[in-house]
Amino acid sequence: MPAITVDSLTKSYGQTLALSELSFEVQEGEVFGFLGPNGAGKSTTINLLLDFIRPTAGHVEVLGMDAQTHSRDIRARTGVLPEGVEPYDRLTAREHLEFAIESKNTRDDPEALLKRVGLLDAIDTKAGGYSKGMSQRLMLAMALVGEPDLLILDEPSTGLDPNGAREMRRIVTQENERGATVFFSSHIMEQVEAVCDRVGILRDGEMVAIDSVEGLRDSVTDGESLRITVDRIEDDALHAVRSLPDVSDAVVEGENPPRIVVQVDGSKTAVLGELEERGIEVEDFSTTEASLDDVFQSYTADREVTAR
Ligand SMILES: Nc1ncnc2c1ncn2[C@@H]1O[C@H](COP(=O)(O)OP(=O)(O)OP(=O)(O)O)[C@@H](O)[C@H]1O
Repeated sequence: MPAITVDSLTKSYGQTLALSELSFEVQEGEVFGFLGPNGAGKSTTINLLLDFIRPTAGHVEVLGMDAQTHSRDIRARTGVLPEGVEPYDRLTAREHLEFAIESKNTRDDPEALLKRVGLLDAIDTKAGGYSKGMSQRLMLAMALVGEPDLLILDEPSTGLDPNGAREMRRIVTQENERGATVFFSSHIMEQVEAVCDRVGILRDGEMVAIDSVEGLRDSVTDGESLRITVDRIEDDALHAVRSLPDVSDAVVEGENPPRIVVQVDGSKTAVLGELEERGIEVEDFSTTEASLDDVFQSYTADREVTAR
């Protein structure tokens, strides 16, 4: 049974179309990464799953129940780490946990939960003095209360240093091994690589790709990515490179120094030749297997790049 079914979901905020006929499913037991750049519609989708907002059109089911008519039952079985929600300044971590445990009517031990997220030292400290990372750890501990069937984590790595992000991923894996379905959003591809069974990439309110990490990589390129440092970048040259027969994509990666990343399945010399013919100097180049960032970029980057 799917843990989440989103069917032709549309959400407008006045003139802004945040989601446009979005459809996808997340299966029970999956770790699903929901990726997209800022403003793509990730938080809007999560808010619709939890019935915090209502859709303009379309239908959502969570854990086999209608998101609107059964929101209480859904929330009782779901652990949520919302984006941008701060803890209460005057309450300690223990008090936050006690509140969550009482709301969910469970018998969890606040100390055990805070130990899991690495916040045991601050158990009796008021949250007003917490760093961003500490707040995020506390919110994660609250989401874990009651061994939820579904975890919905909105940008869970926000404010965490690389160690903290790694610990968060470890907890996601542990929860999944316990049997929980995990749905988490991120705008950072590498956050999802290690833990996700499947990834959906959202852009401007539409799902532009949905597949395993490997499948996404393959869809972007059968070959390699060629990173070329040049003396300058011109739109015409970029378009010409994209039009080459073995090239599936070419995007600008940096401006200082100017760098182009080309997905190429075949002759790399044709790419370099095309640039040089246009008087663009190739200062350096290297080849690598497509990184996940390349994959993400190719699905989300604006193709109309302004030349300098
Ligand atoms: N309450 C609101 N009123 C008006 N527009 C909104 C509202 N909430 C979101 N939007 C708009 O809807 C679109 C999608 O926003 P959303 O917050 O869902 O994106 P996101 O992918 O979660 O982005 P981020 O990574 O920045 O959180 C954006 O254009 C945003 O400006």
